[in-house]
Amino acid sequence: MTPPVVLAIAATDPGGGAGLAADLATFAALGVHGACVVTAVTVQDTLGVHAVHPLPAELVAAQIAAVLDDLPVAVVKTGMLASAEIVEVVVASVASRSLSQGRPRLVVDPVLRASTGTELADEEVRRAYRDLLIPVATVVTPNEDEFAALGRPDQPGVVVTRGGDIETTNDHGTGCTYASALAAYLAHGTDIPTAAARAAAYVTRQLNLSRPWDLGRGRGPVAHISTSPITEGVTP
Ligand SMILES: Nc1ncnc2c1ncn2[C@@H]1O[C@H](COP(=O)(O)OP(=O)(O)O)[C@@H](O)[C@H]1O
Ligand SMILES: Cc1ncc(COP(=O)(O)O)c(N)n1
Repeated sequence: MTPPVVLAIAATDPGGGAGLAADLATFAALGVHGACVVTAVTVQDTLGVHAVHPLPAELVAAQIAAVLDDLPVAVVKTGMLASAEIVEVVVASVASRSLSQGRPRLVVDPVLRASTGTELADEEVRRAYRDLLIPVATVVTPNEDEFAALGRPDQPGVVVTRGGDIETTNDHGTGCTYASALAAYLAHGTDIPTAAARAAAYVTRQLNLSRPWDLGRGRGPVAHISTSPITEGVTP
C-alpha cells in the first residue's frame, strides 16, 4: 500500500505550532506521506514573530525539484512564502509542469500576517500572489483579512476561512493545520467541498484537545497530537 504524498512549501516555527511542523504533523495524522520544502527560517514564539530569514529562491527551487522529480506528489500545499522571488519559483516549479509529468494540485494558504500581528508579506509578495500564484491554484484558503488584501479573488476553489466558536487561547497554527488537512483529504481523492468540511471538523477536534493546555506565554499551539495518543511505555 503506497500512501498519497503531499508536499508542504512553508517556513519553520521553532515552537512547533505553525508552519512546517504543523503541516507535517497534520499529514501524518491524516494518513498521507509529508514532504517538506523550507522557504524561510523564522524566530518566533507564542508571543510573536521576532525575525524572518528567507532562503535564496534558487535553494527553494532546488528543494522543490528534488521532491517533484522523485516522489509522486498528489498535492502541493503552500504556507509562508516569504519573498516575491519564492512565490515566482513555486509557480515556475509546480504550475509549469505538464499534466503528463503528473502536475500536482495546488492548495495555497496565503500567509500574509501572523495571528500575533506581525506582517509576513510585503506589497511585492501580495502582488505575486494576486497575479501569479492564486490564478493557478486549485484551492485558496485566505482568512477574511487576507481575502481583502488579495483583492477578493473570484475563482472556483477560494475558501474564505472565518475562525469559529471554540473559545481558546491555544490556536497558534490553526490556519496552517486547516489548509494542510484540506490538502491531505484532497490527496485521498475527496472533492473540494467535502475536504473543506472535513478539514474544519479536524481543526475543531484538535482545538478542543488543546483547549485546557498550558503551553507558552502567549497563544499556545493547536494540538498536533492524536486524541488517542500512544502512551504505552511512555506513561510512568
Ligand atoms: N476558534 C475556532 N473554533 C472552531 N473552529 C476554528 C476556530 N478557529 C479556527 N477554526 C477553523 O479553522 C479554520 C482556519 O482558521 P482561521 O482562524 O480562519 O485561520 P487563520 O489562522 O489563517 O486566520 C476555520 O475556517 C475554522 O474551520
Ligand atoms: C512559519 C509560520 N507560518 C505560518 C504562520 C501563521 O500561523 P498563525 O496564523 O497561526 O500565526 C506562522 N506564524 N509562522
